[in-house]
Amino acid sequence: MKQKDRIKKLSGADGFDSYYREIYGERWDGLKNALSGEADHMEFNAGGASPYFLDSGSIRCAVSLPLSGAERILDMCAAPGGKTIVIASCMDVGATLLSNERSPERKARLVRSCDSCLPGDVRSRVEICCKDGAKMCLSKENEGAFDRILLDAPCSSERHVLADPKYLGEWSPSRIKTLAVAQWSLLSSAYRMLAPGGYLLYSTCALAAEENDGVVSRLVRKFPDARIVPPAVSSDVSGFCSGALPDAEKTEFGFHVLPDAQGGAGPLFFSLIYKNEMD
Ligand SMILES: C[S@@+](CC[C@H](N)C(=O)[O-])C[C@H]1O[C@@H](n2cnc3c(N)ncnc32)[C@H](O)[C@@H]1O
Repeated sequence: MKQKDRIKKLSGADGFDSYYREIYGERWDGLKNALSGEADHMEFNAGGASPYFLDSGSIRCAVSLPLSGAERILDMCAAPGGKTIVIASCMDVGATLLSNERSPERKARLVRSCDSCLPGDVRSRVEICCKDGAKMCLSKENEGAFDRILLDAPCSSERHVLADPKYLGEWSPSRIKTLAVAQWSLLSSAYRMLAPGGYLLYSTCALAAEENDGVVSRLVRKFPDARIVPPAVSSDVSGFCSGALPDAEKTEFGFHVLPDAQGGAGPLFFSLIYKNEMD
């Protein structure tokens, strides 16, 4: 069969199903069921006027960025703001956070989230900007400027695809390839902005390995000073939310919270990358 026909055959709801069944095998039916069910939303109370509700897998991911000792933190794709709120709540008193979002409409939402959920003393240390993250590394002043970076990249978000018949009907594996290219531009830009001795957390809510391990493996091949390190739960969030955070399964380069095994939490992939200091 010609490549074009094979891709066409793989498109839409049937294509989506066979694509992920090939990756997850017998696990797929349970995983698909869990993705179509309730997410595990947690209330995160940062001490502002309103709490923020987010997937417990997102909290698990954000607390995997080691914040102790960090001074300049970047959240590169930050709207609507869940992980920014977790990071801002956990960062050291002397630290500042730059939260970036490319879309002006979504940036406005990010501003509203921070204004309503963060207490004033924390909010004053969060700056919000509206730039293309893939191009941020081109500014001289950003080169090696951040000692911690979260890149929560735009991704396939299969939970949302499954929830919307229009998206499901339009699904095609070429979308994964297009997203992986965009994710690579963002990740390589993030790495250039990371200071030696700094940590970069790459995350997505995608199931497809091409958008997860695939993008991280490319980074490790391209930059010899990049090292994958096991992410610990680095911040105690028990003062902000109640309930246990979900566990994550090991993948080749990171960890994956999967909803069939974690009471609906996730999907959330994350990988922690350390930039070696120069000799
Ligand atoms: C997965 S969402 C981020 C969710 C957010 N971290 C949170 O926890 O609430 C990805 C975001 O990246 C934004 N985005 C997409 N391409 C971007 C780019 N090139 N530069 C900056 N932001 C981008 C999207 O508009 C979207 O808001």
